[in-house]
Amino acid sequence: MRALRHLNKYFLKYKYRLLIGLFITIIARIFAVAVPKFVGDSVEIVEQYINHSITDINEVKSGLITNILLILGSVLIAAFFTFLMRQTFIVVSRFIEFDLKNEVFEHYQILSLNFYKKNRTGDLMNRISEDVSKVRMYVGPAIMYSVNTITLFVVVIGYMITIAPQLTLYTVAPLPILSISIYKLSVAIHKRSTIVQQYLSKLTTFTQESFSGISVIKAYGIENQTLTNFTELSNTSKEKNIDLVKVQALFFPLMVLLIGVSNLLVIYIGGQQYINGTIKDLGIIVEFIIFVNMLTWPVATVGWVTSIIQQAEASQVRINEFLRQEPEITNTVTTQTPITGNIVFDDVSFTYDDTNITALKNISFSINSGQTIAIIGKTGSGKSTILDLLGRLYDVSHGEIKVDNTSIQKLNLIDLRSSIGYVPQDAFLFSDSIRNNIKFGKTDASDDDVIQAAKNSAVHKNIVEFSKGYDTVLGERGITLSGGQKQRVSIARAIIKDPSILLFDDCLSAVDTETEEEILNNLHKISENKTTFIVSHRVSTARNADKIIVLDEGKIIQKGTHNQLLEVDGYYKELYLKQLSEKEI
Ligand SMILES: Nc1ncnc2c1ncn2[C@@H]1O[C@H](COP(=O)(O)OP(=O)(O)OP(=O)(O)O)[C@@H](O)[C@H]1O
Repeated sequence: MRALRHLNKYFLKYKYRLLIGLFITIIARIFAVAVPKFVGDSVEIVEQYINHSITDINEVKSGLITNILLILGSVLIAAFFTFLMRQTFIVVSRFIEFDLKNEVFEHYQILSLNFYKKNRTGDLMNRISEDVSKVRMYVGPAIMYSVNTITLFVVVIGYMITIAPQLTLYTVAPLPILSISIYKLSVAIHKRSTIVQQYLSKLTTFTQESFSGISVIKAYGIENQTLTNFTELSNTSKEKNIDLVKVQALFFPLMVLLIGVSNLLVIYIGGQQYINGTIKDLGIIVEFIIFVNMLTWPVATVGWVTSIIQQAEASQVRINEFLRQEPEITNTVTTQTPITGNIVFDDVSFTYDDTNITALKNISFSINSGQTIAIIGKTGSGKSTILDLLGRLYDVSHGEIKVDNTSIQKLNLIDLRSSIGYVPQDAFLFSDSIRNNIKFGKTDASDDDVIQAAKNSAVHKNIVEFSKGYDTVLGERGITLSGGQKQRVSIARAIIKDPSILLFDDCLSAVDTETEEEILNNLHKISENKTTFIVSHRVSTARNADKIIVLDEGKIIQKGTHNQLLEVDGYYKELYLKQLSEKEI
């Protein structure tokens, strides 16, 4: 129960609603308990008429009608309060589920990239959906049924003891057996349903991958193999489902059996006690039969609730494990630190702690606001890592990065990141309209701003050709943009932000050289007072930069302007000549 203490703050938040729920439950149970009493009274009246204690049939009739009306009234009131009971407890559980999901999501967002590399996306999603749902079962149904059971027990058993203590003892004796059996059954059901759930996830992942990769499957003609794999998986899933159904099928028969045993005990012991005079009237036996049936479900819920609490505890442990993770990169500066964009890398080295790859080794260079720096190098030479360090997605392992003469760690992280416009290597677009995808960079941008940004990134003409223009929806249910179009929408998103630092990570690789030139010309104008980093494999992208650095295996092997680098033999000149000859071909 220790992990579930995390939820106490939410119980405190909704304490008044919960107290009202408690009060309502007590009222609902009191009225529900009144029903057997009125039924018992009715039987007593009939019994008295048979014994000739009452001789007037009209007195019997009016007694019965009064009881029927009382039963009807009690049932209606109990039903109404039961409805209110669900409305309070279940609604509070939905509020707490909402709060907890938001808390987890908010925490996920502040965690560093390393966290996302160490944990699988499926796991992150499960904790925010599956696990939170299990915890909700504790804050909602489990608490509601517990309050219900306790109230019913106190009221019903208290009343039963006052009218027939010995019979009460015999009647309630089988109930703990019911409770324990249901608990054992719930645990078994939970175990098997977890396995079923795992197979369901496997099936979902398999089908999702098959559909996403349908073009590869068709191109390689492996439809039959894919079908065989699917059939195998779904067959095992079916078997696990049958295992689960077998245990579930025991639930109700077990309840009916134990209720039956209790009923038999009431009739047998109650009958004997009536015969030997311990019980004065038959109405008591009828009352007890109804009470036993009333108590069965709450008793069964004790076992069920215990299993719910155990599952919720396990889920909350998993949730807490993530909630207690501290972000590796935090904002320690609360004052504002406006950024102009003079950047210095001073002997920077960086090692990825998961792979132990030293991606950067003793990197030093500087760049002033308004200037453009191009980073060129073979694949895996550390180009993207430089950009990631600048956005403080990771902290340097050695050396220092200074922005406007201040160490990057001493800058307000929010100011730093909001002064950066980043275009990643793999353009990521959301399943939303093109307009919203561009406005993601600046949510309050006007339509004119969006169009201007799209024009500058040379994608406007493509967008207006779509029938819905800027309202065209992208993603699964919408249009699929070409690689080059995606890159340009992603560039528009960075430009519209009007940041002081622009980071372009090989984002012109999928556009033809003509469009590349158009974009670079536009960027030249836009980035007059900005610091621009352009990562590229192409000399054509880098040639006009104020500075070019060439990386190889994490080290700077060449530095200079285009003309300076052409004067010396080396990687840059070789690349230039190679790309020049490719162009001529
Ligand atoms: N997130 C990461 N976790 C662990 N290692 C990484 C990570 N990203 C990159 N690396 C490793 O660091 C090295 C440098 O990678 P980086 O992405 O910076 O190179 P790059 O020059 O941008 O390559 P490319 O031109 O292919 O994009 C590579 O060896 C890579 O495997």
